[in-house]
Amino acid sequence: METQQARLMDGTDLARRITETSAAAAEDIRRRAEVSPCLATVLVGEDPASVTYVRMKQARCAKAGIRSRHVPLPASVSTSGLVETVTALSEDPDVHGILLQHPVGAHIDERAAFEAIAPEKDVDGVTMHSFAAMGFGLPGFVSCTPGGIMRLLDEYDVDLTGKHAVVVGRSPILGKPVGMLLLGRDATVTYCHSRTVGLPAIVREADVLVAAVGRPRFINGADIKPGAVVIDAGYNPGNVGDVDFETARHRASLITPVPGGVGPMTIAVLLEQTVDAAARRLIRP
Ligand SMILES: Nc1nc(=O)c2c([nH]1)NC[C@@H]1CN(c3ccc(C(=O)N[C@@H](CCC(=O)O)C(=O)O)cc3)C=[N+]21
Repeated sequence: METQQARLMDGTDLARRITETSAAAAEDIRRRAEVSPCLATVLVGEDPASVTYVRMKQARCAKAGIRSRHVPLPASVSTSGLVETVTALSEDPDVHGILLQHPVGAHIDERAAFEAIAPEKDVDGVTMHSFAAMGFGLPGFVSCTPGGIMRLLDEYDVDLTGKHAVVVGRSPILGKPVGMLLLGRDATVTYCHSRTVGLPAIVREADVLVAAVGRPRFINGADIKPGAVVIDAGYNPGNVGDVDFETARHRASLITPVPGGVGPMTIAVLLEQTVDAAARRLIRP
């Protein structure tokens, strides 16, 4: 067992600095154009975790001088009802960004609901438009958690070129896009997931590991390659990550804590892209 202690990747501090910059940019937009950047938050149902996340996003908006407009919908809302609501926000000139909190309930076609977000308001990076732009390496809004992860890697000067990055998880707004962003930075990417056969052996080869399966302590610390960079994007009940942190920290060189790692970065990127969406509207209304 290695006795080194990994350096912690402080997402709270970096998110605070990014949000300070966003607050200044929001203030600038208000002064120059008398327009207040506004994020609409759409929440279907009252799942306690989702309620908490959306409140955190609104609170962080308020701190940055970004207005938020909350749109709560009953859990029973239909796909067409939700699409109608999101479409109205897409057409509302006072709204610059739209966040539709995932998940929306199994009876709803979530993809159809996401696609009702106008591309220029997709500050959460969840539409096909944003995904394709990211895939082609074109400018556009990135999915917030993957975007936050890349910012953290850059902040800690993690060299990705030629490195083996292993992504555990393949969800459309986290695992899949983060692998594509890493590939875009010349990493060699392996995707794994909950049903991968022989996962530990693959994890042991990772120079950079991104855990995004949504299963508490799914990644065994003993499988971390000594010196690896470990990004824990898991958000499980009770603020437990997808990585067995206490073991992993003795093998990794850099590791994100949970809480205080990836989570705050997700929100920082959401706010930054909201201000960016408002600024772009000024240039090209
Ligand atoms: N359309 C959509 N976009 C999302 O970005 C999205 C989503 N749906 N659905 C749910 C997940 C989850 N998510 C988190 C955001 C912040 C923290 C966060 O800041 N967590 C704190 C701790 C929170 C606490 O103290 O309870 C931390 O890690 O330090 C966690 C999780 C965004 N998500």
